[in-house]
Amino acid sequence: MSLAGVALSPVQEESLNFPGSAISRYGPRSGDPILIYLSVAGSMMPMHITESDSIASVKLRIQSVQGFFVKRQKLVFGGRELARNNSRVCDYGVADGNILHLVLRLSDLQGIIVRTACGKEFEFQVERSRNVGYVKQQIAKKGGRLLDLKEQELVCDGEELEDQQLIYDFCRNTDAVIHLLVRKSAKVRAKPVQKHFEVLIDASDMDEPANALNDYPLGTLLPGYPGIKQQRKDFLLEALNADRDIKLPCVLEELIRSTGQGLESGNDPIRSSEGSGGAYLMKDCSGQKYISVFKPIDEEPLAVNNPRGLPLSTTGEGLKKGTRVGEGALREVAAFILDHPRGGPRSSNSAEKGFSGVPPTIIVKCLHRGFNYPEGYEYSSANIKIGSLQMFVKNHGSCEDMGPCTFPVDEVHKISVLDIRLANADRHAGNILISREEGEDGDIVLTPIDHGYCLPENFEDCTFDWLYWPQARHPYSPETIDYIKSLDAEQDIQLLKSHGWELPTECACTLRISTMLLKKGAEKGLSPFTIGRIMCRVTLKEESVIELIVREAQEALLPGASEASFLESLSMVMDQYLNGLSAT
Ligand SMILES: Nc1ncnc2c1ncn2[C@@H]1O[C@H](COP(=O)(O)OP(=O)(O)OP(=O)(O)O)[C@@H](O)[C@H]1O
Repeated sequence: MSLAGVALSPVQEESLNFPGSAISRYGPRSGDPILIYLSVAGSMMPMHITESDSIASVKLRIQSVQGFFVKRQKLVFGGRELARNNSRVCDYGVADGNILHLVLRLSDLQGIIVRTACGKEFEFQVERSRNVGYVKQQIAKKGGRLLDLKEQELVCDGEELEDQQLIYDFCRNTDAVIHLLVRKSAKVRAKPVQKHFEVLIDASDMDEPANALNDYPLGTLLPGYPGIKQQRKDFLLEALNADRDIKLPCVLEELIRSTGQGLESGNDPIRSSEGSGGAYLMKDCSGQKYISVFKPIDEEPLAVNNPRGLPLSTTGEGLKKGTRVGEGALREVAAFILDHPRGGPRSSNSAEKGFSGVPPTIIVKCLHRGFNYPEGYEYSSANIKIGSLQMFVKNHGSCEDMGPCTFPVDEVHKISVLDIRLANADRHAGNILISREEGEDGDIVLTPIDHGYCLPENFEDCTFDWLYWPQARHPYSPETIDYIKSLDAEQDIQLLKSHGWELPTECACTLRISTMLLKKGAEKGLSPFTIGRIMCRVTLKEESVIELIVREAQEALLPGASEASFLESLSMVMDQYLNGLSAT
């Protein structure tokens, strides 16, 4: 029986509560049993494992005991994410008595199925931070005049749901789906069906026009209805551009303006329940639409005001090797700046869509009581937060929620180009959003987000989830190869400098090396899989091919050799390695 199998069995789990018994009952397990503690949402849970258990098996055990799905777990120890599922806990230095931090990435979206009495079904995704009133509006919208807001009375688990109640409050299971069975009367009953809910709604008179006020979610400023919500000025939001003479591209100016209007209208930021740092969803002035995402640097993982309970970094290093706590916003913006459109780098006042589709991103200063202030909030300059503000992309979830087979090849390829080039250390499927072009039946569009761990100082933590998707085995198209040919690392370094970020030497070196690898690989007709694999370690301890190539190039140099000599040496060693590979 595999360790994973052992982990999933409740009987065996029981035995694990008594040190030593797991070994005697189930035969020898390599590695000594150890007792670790899981810190999650302020509580501490003891857990017996062996030091040679894989990260995957520990996560499976957490799933079986605590019910948190594996894909929603993020484990952190010693300031590092235990990201490699096939590595052993001891590879990460976890030992008896250690505390592991468990961050749960709950989905912001909840699937809801509405079923009418005549069997008609509507399906939609709703943000879990929305309230019941909003769900009713969605039902009314989908059902046209069939379902009037006033007639909808929702009851769940025997209790009537108030309009103000949040989806979170009555739907705690992240993967649960709410079924609404609609009937023609005002009475509604609901009963749990396994992990789903079945809600019966009886609605009588269907022909009443919708109540105008109910067309707006709670908390919306309604210009025509004074007194519902007062306008406020107790917030601040402005661009933090290095050079005030440079005019911001219109799209970024508009992003800041509309986000500011949303705050001014009293629509507070909503903290995303996904992600390991503070990420706030910002609404427009109607309160109906998310418009941007603000990620303050002091709320990054391991930063001083992290809202997910992660400890402070002791060394200043971020969750991924070769990154620094507090530099996430710079990296987010760098990814947008370097995501050149097909025609080459944007002019300073353009925000044309980039080849890989990184949403427009800018660094801003923002002050609002809705952010995380563990010491308490007051409206003062000391509480101003700096962070990245990124355009919100309407989506149907992330690539984590869906198998990769339906993703168009070019969509996967555009992400691979970005990740290889920027040596992204955090490309998990949850960081790629899925949308559809023009309506429900349009082509799938993938949008890369969360670039706070790109351009690291070294390649140690590079991981690309797309590596094992079938599209990664296809060679790049001639158009993509042309785009790759146009890339120029030196130009990119200068471009970032002109935007105020002088890349640290090591990060600039990473960009030069990875750009060189991408260009050479594409020229040789290699697939994203073959190129990407060169950059990723197979196990935690075993160096990746690119790390070996870099070392060999360095060893061939005389002490004190210049950067140019290093790049020359690197180019030769890389060629030697790539010549040994067959195309794709
Ligand atoms: N541009 C965007 N458009 C739409 N939703 C977004 C955007 N950026 C972030 N989000 C949402 O916010 C969530 C948290 O953001 P993000 O993943 O960037 O945070 P994080 O703390 O850096 O996460 P991670 O733990 O993956 O490193 C995402 O999972 C996504 O649901």
